[in-house]
Amino acid sequence: MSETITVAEMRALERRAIESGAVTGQELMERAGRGVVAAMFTTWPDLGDAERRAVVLCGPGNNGGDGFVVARLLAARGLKITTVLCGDPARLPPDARGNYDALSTKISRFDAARPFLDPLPDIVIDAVFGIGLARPIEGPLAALLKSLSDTPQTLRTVAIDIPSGLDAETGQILGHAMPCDLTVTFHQPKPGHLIGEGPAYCGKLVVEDIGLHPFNVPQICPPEA
Ligand SMILES: NC(=O)C1=CN([C@@H]2O[C@H](COP(=O)(O)OP(=O)(O)OC[C@H]3O[C@@H](n4cnc5c(N)ncnc54)[C@H](O)[C@@H]3O)[C@@H](O)[C@H]2O)[C@@H](O)CC1
Ligand SMILES: [K+]
Repeated sequence: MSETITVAEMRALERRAIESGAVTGQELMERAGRGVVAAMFTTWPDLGDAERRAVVLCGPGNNGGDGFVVARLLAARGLKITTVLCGDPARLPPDARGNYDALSTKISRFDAARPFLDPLPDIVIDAVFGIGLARPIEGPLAALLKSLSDTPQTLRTVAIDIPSGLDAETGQILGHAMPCDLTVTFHQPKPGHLIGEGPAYCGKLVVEDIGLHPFNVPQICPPEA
């Protein structure tokens, strides 16, 4: 497993790549979504069988944006998709908003009634929070993650970038998190994938390359003024 990269280093790397003009945030998000879908089909080749149903839970940030990309790509491969936005569309960051708008299928708004889990789908994709988790998850979202943690083993669970509620630096759970069968992260693992509760909650960890390696140059600190 390649060495880890901190959240701050990952954000700086993405920023360098985007500022170089070589890639846009939108393209990085598309590559992330493609990587998640590829890892899902490698893990479960039967996903392409008829009548597979997936629920994609999308949060208010760019992790949710990855979720919209995954929802679109899975629908194109014949899965029956229910996409749920746990947040306000008007507050989505630009890259995520672009993919929200591009998603032709209906997007449900999250409410505690959770009609989308009855009947239980074949797979749930957790795109609620990624490396932007800033505080313990509380309220209806925590209740949702908890109820998903109590579902029968038959339900397949996938985390985009990191299981929501797992701190990407410390591997501690902030509030609640859903243990996942598969976690697909980007470029390099974050420390929280490998320490604390990380291994137990991530399940099988796949690291997808989204084309950032050329920008992974150590930053020479400017000489002390
Ligand atoms: N261009 C990019 O920046 C890329 C970002 N990517 C994805 O973007 C993610 C990072 O996106 P963001 O920085 O938007 O962060 P997140 O999408 O992880 O979440 C940030 C949002 O969640 C809210 N939030 C944080 N903790 C909360 C809590 N406990 N309760 C309620 N709301 C909470 C924040 O206010 C913010 O609106 C990555 O994990 C990855 O999945 C990838 O698509 C790669 C490219
Ligand atoms: K997530």
